[in-house]
Amino acid sequence: MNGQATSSSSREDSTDVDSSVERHAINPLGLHLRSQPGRGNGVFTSTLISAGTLIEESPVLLISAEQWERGDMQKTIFGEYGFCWSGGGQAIGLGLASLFNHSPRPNVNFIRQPATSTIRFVAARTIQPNEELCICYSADESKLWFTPSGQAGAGASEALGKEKEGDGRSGRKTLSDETESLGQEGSRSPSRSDTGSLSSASSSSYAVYPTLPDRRPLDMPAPLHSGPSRPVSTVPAVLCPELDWREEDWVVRKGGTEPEIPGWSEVLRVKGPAELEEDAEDEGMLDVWVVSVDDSKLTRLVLDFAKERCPIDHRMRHLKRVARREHPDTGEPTTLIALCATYDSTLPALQTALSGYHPSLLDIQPFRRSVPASAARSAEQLLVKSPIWPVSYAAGTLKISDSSSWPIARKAWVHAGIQRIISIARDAKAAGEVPVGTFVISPPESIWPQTDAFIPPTPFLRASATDTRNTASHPLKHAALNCIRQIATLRTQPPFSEMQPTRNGADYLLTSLTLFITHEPCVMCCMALLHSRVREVFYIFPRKRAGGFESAFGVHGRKDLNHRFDAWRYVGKEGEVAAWKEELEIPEDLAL
Ligand SMILES: C[S@@+](CC[C@H](N)C(=O)[O-])C[C@H]1O[C@@H](n2cnc3c(N)ncnc32)[C@H](O)[C@@H]1O
Repeated sequence: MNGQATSSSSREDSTDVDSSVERHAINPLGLHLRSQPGRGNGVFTSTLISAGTLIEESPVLLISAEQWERGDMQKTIFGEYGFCWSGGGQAIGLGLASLFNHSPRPNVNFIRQPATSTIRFVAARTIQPNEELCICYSADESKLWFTPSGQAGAGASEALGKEKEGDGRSGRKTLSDETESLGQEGSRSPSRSDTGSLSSASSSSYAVYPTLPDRRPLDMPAPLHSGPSRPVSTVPAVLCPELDWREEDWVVRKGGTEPEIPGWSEVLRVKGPAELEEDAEDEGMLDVWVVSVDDSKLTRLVLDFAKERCPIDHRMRHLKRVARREHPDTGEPTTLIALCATYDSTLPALQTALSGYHPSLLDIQPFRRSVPASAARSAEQLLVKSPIWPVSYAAGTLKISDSSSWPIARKAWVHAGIQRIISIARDAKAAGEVPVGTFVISPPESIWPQTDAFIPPTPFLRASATDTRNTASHPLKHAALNCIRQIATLRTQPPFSEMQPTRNGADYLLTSLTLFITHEPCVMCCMALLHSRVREVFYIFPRKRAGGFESAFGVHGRKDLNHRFDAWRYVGKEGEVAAWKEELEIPEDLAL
């Protein structure tokens, strides 16, 4: 470093690394430097690094805001290497700290440690051999002073040149935009004023790693991030232990068989009303065999017959068995009983079954009737469908498993989450609480949806909670609300308050996080989860009356609310879940 202002391309030229030659390992993890055209040096690994590994704790040289300004340091090469530091100063990282290149989807997180004047670099996910280790300089790429390029292993290449979704900004400034606006042809310096900084003292200075800019997408509340002016929450919050799950244990070798997850069975996704309404538009009508009976004894017999011989399958589950309607021939009011769908039985077969069941059913003549093929998903639909045949009003309905095609690692991770909440709920019960357990966790990257729209969650963030309405004598201390509170508090405290969000919104409450909870949450908690921008919720015990997913509310998937998330019911092995249910029983109408 010669202290001269240097363009990224000239610095690249000045490096003494031959781009085709890998340097020898320079740290105990076997990391090495490699130079790439258009990016200069970067840090690479030749071995696999597990998520959570501490890559390096680098000491820093601190330069006060005043020294920085007075020395016009931003015009020197240091300008490309400084980390914003507390009090508006800058920190020059020693060791590898200064050599990590930028990626919008970093595989390394950095956590400033003002108490020790160091920065910790931690693997945000599993990093494969030969991948470049990258950090995110700024969630907003328009604030970069260089044009990102190359194949950053952390996924930079996918995002490069694309307009980012969800951050409310369009396009990036390129190097030439910047130089033009500054009138410094060939200079690397970006506009100084729009790089975030910790204090106004450094507002005119420039840093490689600006702190969170003060601009937020309009529809997103300001995060509960501590920031320099926000007090750290005094509510105690604990980072609970990691899940008992290791990605490496679930890697299936080519040609190998998948390991078994003891006790696993698929999970069912609860379709929300919006999705169901769309489905219902295609579903139309269903033909069923019905009989007309006006004698109460015969009615009883037919109902017994229906119960024993015509079990209701999932395509008829929304239909009431009995309807009081006009007889199609006489126009007189009569009692109609639905037996089965016409595709399930021919008319002669049904007649034989009826007469074989009881001699007094010999003369009963089933006839065909068209009824709604699905439940009502809204009050309007109820008004239209019920006069034809009484149907249930169900805003949320289970969809037979989407989880069968999941990679084994995701199933194992969900299974570990389920085991965790059972143990939390047991602790709650032992403490005399309503036995509900909940756990929120940042999912590992290998199980994220691989789309540009996905906002990467804050890594390693996790919390657990129980219901505390008894011990706190507070009717609103539901487990899910308590857990959201824990996350909010953790976000105000190091290391999370120090982490640079990889995208705008990533640091908002439960953005992109997964919540596990033993019992289907009540409508109030579902709304709180929705406001918190949770990504998905897994629960074990449905609560059809008091719950917010499977009930008429379908809070997680409504057209009239501004966030949707997935709700999954874990079915589990029959005996195991029944035993848990008994052990963790709560009154059906108690809100959770
Ligand atoms: C802190 S240094 C990183 C190490 C640097 N590559 C070197 O050789 O010393 C920051 C500089 O690296 C370059 N850089 C970092 N990330 C980049 C990326 N994604 N694409 C292109 N250049 C990048 C830019 O020139 C930037 O000013």
